[in-house]
Amino acid sequence: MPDKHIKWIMLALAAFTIMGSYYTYDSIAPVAGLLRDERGFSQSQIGMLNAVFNLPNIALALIGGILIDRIGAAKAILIATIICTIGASLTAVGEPFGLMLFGRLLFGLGNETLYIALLVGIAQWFHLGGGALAIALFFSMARVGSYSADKSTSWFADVYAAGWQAPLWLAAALTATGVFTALIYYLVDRKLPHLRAVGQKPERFMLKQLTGFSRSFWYILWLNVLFASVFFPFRSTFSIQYFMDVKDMNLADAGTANSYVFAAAIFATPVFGLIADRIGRRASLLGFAAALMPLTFFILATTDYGLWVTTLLMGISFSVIPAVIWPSTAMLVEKHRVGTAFGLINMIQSLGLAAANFCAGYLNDVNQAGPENPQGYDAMLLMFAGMSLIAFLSTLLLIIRERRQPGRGIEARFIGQSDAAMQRH
Ligand SMILES: NCCCC[C@H](N)C(=O)NCC(=O)O
Repeated sequence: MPDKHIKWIMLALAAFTIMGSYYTYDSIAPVAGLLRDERGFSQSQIGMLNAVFNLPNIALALIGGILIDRIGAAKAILIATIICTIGASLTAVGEPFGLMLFGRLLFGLGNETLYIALLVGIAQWFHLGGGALAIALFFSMARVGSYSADKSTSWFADVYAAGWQAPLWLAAALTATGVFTALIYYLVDRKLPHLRAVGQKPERFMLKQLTGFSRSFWYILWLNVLFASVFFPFRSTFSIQYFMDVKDMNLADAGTANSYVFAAAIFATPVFGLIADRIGRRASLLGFAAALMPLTFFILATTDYGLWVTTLLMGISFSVIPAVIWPSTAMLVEKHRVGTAFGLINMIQSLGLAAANFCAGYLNDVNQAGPENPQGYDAMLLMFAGMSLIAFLSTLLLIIRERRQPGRGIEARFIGQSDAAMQRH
């Protein structure tokens, strides 16, 4: 096979690996009802199963990123898929509850490292161009995983009919397929290292490594953290309940309305990745997509427009930002620090996700949000709108800075051509 095709095989392997793990991340919500009915779980026990996913990564995502730079993305991917599979299996064993929690914690640990290592791997294989399209296609498969988990109750109705445990074993099995794809990825990566970018091996880790990033990197980091801390807590935790209480929908319709954002992202994300690769203007694309988020919450809080309007706006934002932001980040740092950079972002993002989930729930509780009091959700919407507005301001600063250095920074031709590297050469 011609060398230039190998990177697409690597991308396919990475995409299949992430799909199973995103399915498993989203596998708790569909079994929540069964866990409540068959095992008497409270809402907070169910919530905890997702909370423990983020908590360890506040400390460990950065360590994972540094480790990736030291041992290489391919080896980290393989190790992480094994950890994910053990975690998903312990979750499926599920009894006692402590073991189930430990399984989710282990799965969260492996999953975040896996996610970062796969992104680093793609950035390395597509270092000569096409990175945005490649990462966008990768995210499409991740969305297939999320969408499939949402739809699994109807696709695999007989599995759900067997009780709470069978769907979790299905998730564990899908995660395990990732070990197989990761092993092939590892073997090919080891055989053809000359085809991907290999940065110099990092010396001993020093805190200084976290300080040499350009200002554009920090603007992009805040956009990434704030966007994720608004999008996932709203769409993955509160939106279904919000749609039912405020928009008068039943559970099935609210779930379907929510899944449209993920379904749309499957197809729209690669389109925006292609646009970013072809026309560049990444900062402007990010600015445009970030502007849609506060607008979405403003419309939700103050108008009676059909839900399709905000679904469309958020769907565009959710398709543009992931497709553009990760390859852009890789443009801004030197090759051998991409793992550390992604780890740093995911560490702060985990903190943001945990805090935003907690604060939104707290605001809904103190304002007694519910079907009797739909205005009780306004504080949560205001919080999400405020956070998305700060994210948008961060993109404005990014646009201003990038306009001052055309062809460099975020618009550098090849991945890993950071400001620091450019100045040296
Ligand atoms: N799967 C929900 C949490 C994902 C956190 C992850 N670190 C991330 O940034 N994902 C980006 C995405 O667009 O999926």
